[in-house]
Amino acid sequence: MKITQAFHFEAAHRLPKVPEGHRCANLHGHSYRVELYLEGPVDPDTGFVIDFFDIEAVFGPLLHRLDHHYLNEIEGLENPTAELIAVWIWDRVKPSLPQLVKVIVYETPDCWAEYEG
Ligand SMILES: Nc1nc2c(c(=O)[nH]1)N=C([C@H](O)[C@H](O)COP(=O)(O)OP(=O)(O)OP(=O)(O)O)CN2
Ligand SMILES: [Zn+2]
Repeated sequence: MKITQAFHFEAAHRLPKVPEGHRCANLHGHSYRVELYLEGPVDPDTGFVIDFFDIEAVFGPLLHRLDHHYLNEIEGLENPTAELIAVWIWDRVKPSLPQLVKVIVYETPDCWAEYEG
């Protein structure tokens, strides 16, 4: 069984490694959406793969570090592309939620990065 939980955060960033003249080198912000995909058997007692509240308990502190922050100042996010934010989230969630199979980070509704470890 597959389950997904989505989260949102607002954050500022700039991309330090883009070529000269690229507009994303300038400080700007996004309304990010994060989707955490988990997969596993349904527990016959609870009916859950895992309680959504338990996912929230793991991701909540990370969300708190991201929301309304300047991403470039967060350790490990010095180059905060959607791809590297997805890896950053994966590395911090997977140890606590081994059922995690995919992280998607949407920078905008039209642009996103998917990471499966
Ligand atoms: N592969 C990637 N390419 C780009 C990334 C990224 O994370 N991975 N990021 C950016 C910038 O963050 C840029 O801000 C994204 O710009 P854009 O998609 O144009 O979003 P806007 O909010 O500026 O949308 P507009 O409606 O076009 O103004 C660039 N590339
Ligand atoms: Zn951006």
